[in-house]
Amino acid sequence: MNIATLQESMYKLIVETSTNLPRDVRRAIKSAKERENAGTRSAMSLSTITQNISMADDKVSPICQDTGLPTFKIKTPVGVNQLEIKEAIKNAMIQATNEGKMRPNAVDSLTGKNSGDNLGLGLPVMKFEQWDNDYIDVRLILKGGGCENKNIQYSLPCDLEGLGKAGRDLDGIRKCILHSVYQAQGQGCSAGFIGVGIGGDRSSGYDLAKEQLFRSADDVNPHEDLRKLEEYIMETANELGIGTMGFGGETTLLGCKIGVMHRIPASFFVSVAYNCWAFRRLGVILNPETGDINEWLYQEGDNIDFAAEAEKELAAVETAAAAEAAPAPTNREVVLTAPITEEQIRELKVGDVVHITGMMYTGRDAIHKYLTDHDAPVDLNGQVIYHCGPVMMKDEAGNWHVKAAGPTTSIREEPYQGDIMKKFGIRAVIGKGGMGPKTLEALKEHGGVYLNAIGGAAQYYADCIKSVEGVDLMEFGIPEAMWHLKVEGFTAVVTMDSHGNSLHKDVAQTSLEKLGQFKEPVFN
Ligand SMILES: O=C(O)C[C@H](O)C(=O)O
Ligand code: SF4
Repeated sequence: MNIATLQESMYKLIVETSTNLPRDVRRAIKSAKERENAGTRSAMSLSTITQNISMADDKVSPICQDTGLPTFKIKTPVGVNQLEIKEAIKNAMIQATNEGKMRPNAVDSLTGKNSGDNLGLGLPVMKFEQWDNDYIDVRLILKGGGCENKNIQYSLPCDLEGLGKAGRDLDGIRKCILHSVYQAQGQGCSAGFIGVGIGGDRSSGYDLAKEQLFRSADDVNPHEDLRKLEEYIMETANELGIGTMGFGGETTLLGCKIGVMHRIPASFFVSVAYNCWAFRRLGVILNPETGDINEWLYQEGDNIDFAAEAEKELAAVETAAAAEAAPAPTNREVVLTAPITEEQIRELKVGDVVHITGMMYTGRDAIHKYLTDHDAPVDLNGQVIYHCGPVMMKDEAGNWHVKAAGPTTSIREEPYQGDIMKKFGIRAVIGKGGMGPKTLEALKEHGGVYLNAIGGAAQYYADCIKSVEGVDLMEFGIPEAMWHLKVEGFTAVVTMDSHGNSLHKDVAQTSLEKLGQFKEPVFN
């Protein structure tokens, strides 16, 4: 095989997967968008998401800043040198990272050091298999951390919140799968896709679940019971009302694929792999002689160009507006510039749309831990913290540029957030998925607000960042450093206010009530 050609093919696969959402995923998002009622938070979030997908297309930049844990599945004919393929993938990964198509995402689990090039112990994951065909099949999934953290494994029998007893049968399995969607809420950037593995042991069960994510979103399960179950889950999960980003809405689940394997008598696992809407997985067929790409996979059906769709929508809205008066905006819109006063914060209520102009500072896991027992590198009084680990590139003059910068899951900072806000006088935090009771209490006491940005909309937010004014704590690595960002019109929704209101708390409660409606047996 020609090593240079092979490497180029792997580079193309990585870049395409990170920047160009597959056709089947686009179609699922489009139909979700059509189901939402105009003007709702979910509909607006889906518009941001589709705009983001188009921007990633145009700029050939990461759809989401979390380019995930790269997992390659490779099938080769007998006689192909797998070591060469490994080497080509590693080199292609370094190149894609250097060019800002991948975020440096490989972190030493013991020291916390980021390797900087996406290589590390066990990374990228590469799983080889031999087969009878005379071509090479390489598939790649870039599954981000926020949705990975929402994977869940059930051991039957068990008792499930809202659903009661789940036994060792098809109906017990049904309950586990429904529960898995409920427990993810908006934190894994809903609406999501789930891959389910029934049976196996703890590790093969999860492998089977992840394997389902390689199925095309609109295939039909050949196993009749599983086909029915997939169909039932799609209908029922979408009645939970969790909606895009957990804002409430008609679509909570975009796809459900279920696989089964045997188990041993004592174990009965149901494993669920949750994938966010930014479902990045592609594949190629390679010529084993040359290493060239012969064919791209997942290319069936229409390809949705969301930019063209947006133009059509705009034209329709303009015609409608001409025919009848345009509907009045339902949400209050507020412009904020840091430093923000307590008085300004106290005026904000859940549902308000906030546009931020001026400075904000990124801070995620490492920074929050650091700030508990250190001084802040900058004066954070009245400032805005953004839970974000961006993709950054340095130009030849030494200036940093933002390549992708959406929010990360905020709940991880729950143990620290309230104390840090009070200690430094921070007035607003921006993230996604919401935070818990400790933060809600601190917002009330101190006069703070939680703003929800749209998870995965990394290009959309990168566009609002006008300059990088500085960076601190680079020793934590690019995603974890504190970046000083100057923004213009950075839009987010108040989902937790200083009066004790939390949209996340409300949606969790109403979705639990709805989950309870599916308690009665369906499949026995
Ligand atoms: O690491 C990130 O930037 C985001 C992560 O995928 C998340 O969803 O929290
Ligand atoms: S931020 Fe959201 S869209 Fe991006 S990888 Fe995490 S879960 Fe997926």
